[in-house]
Amino acid sequence: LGHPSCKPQLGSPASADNPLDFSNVDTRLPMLVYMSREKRPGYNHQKKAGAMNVMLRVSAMLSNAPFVVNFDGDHYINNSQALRAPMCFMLDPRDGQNTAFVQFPQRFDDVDPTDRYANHNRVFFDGTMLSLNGLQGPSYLGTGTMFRRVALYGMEPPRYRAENIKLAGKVNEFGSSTSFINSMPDGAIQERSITPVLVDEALSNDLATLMTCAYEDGSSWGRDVGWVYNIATEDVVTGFRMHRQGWRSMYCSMEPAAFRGTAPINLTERLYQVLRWSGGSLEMFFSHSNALMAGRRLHPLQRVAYLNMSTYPIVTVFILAYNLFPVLWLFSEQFYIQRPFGTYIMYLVAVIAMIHVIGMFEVKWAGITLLDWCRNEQFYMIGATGVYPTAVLYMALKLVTGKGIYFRLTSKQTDACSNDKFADLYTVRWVPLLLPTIVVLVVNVAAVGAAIGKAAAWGFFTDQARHVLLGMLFNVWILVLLYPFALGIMGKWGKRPVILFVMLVMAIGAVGLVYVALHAPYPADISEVAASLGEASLTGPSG
Ligand SMILES: O=c1ccn([C@@H]2O[C@H](COP(=O)(O)OP(=O)(O)O[C@H]3O[C@H](CO)[C@@H](O)[C@H](O)[C@H]3O)[C@@H](O)[C@H]2O)c(=O)[nH]1
Ligand SMILES: [Mn+2]
Repeated sequence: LGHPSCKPQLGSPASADNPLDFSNVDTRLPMLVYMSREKRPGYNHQKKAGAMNVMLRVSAMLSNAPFVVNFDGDHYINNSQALRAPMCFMLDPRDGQNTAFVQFPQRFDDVDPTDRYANHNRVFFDGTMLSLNGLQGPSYLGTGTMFRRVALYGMEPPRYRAENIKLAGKVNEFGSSTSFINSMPDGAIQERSITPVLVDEALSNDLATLMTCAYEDGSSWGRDVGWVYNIATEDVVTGFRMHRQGWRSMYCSMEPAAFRGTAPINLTERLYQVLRWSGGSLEMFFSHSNALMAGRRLHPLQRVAYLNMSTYPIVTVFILAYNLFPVLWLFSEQFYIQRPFGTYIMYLVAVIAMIHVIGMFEVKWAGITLLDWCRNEQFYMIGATGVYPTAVLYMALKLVTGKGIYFRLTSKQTDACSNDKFADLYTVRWVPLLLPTIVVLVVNVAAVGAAIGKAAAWGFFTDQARHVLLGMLFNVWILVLLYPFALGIMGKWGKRPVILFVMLVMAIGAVGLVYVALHAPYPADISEVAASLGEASLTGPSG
């Protein structure tokens, strides 16, 4: 291809067939460069982070634009203003200079209408990320992001930078290409006009060198420079490095959405995606990117936010225990509600109500629907029962054996092979990851059956029966939260939720009957049972 001239090429004026006037518009295509970086056995290609770092270096030799937009291979630009809007934040005279990146929310196409697996993640994007704007800004989410180039180079924000960028002694940090290092000061000047470069042999050679695996040997790429390596979620840590240096970021949301992409609507794929994120979060906690080790430039509450982002899978071990708790009272005559029942329930209801009232306000402020919020609650419980404990297990293994986690790419919807747009939603791929949640489902269905059986055995209007049935509410609540999961593992049958309800009623009835058959006390024993119940040390749920 011949190189385009630097002279603008104006389009044709409006005519009968073409009502648009292009006589004042430069119609040359912007420069488009396709790259294939070197991959070599013995070198970890570092997936997306490796690809981004090569692009960062190569683009420095081509346009060296001070701002860089990044979006995933499965995302696209959906709004022609998407590149202009973040510039308002970058060039803002108030704190634009210190803004390292502008993050858009992720929006998705072809998610099923009721968003069964919370793919839209609206609470996270429109609630959590937006609210971080009040601190140091949202975390970097991997796609739909505009960066300031020098922030990616690991430079300090102007607020903390004594003078202009010093390059002496930086050779080891950035690799050996002098042309790349010489390009760096220009990459910081945001008013610079960009002229197309002439790709001659010398430049081609430079570019080829910058794309090799060996280029990064002994440099800081992948740690203090560029996207961060050796972690399943390079995005959060890369953003974290900037925040800890004192940069801020900005959340930017627009209608129609600036960027859109695809999301996995298959249950197994979705769980694997969440496994990668939660595994990556834990890896972050046990790495040099631990938020506790960041310096004073990290806002105190931002530090708390990052700590939460990197430890949440650990917390859910307790939730799993809570969900399995009914096992205790399936096999023993213990209640699992603390007595005095009334006072305990009162505190519990008050605390839960407060959490949910706050949730409602946040949902309202964020402008999202109640359904988004319900899906968020449900998917949290689904993740908490199977995925997060698995992530914790992986992390423990990694700490002991030193072997990293292998994470697969999120596989994309395969709508082409079916008339049904949401075919993926009804495909079940059985994997061990589904097991813990299935066990929780079974235990809680059985607990509901046993509760009804116990109540029936004692007579429905006794005090004991009342306690047992109230205790059952906890099991029912877990079942409500796991409802999307139950539909998911039913595959095609999940298209008719009625079947699930019939099966549920049958299972509960069966357990109830079995309980009554096995445990129905003889009339003479009733007083004895009641007495022992009165003494039983009563246990409470821990969740
Ligand atoms: O070897 C690889 C693997 C991935 N990619 C890119 O990385 C993107 C993200 O991978 P994907 O499988 O789509 O994962 P998702 O779970 O959809 O991605 C989310 O989570 C990732 C972190 O786990 C972030 O990097 C992404 O930006 C974010 O959208 C892909 O679209 C590709 O563009 C590469 O360039 N090379
Ligand atoms: Mn993706």
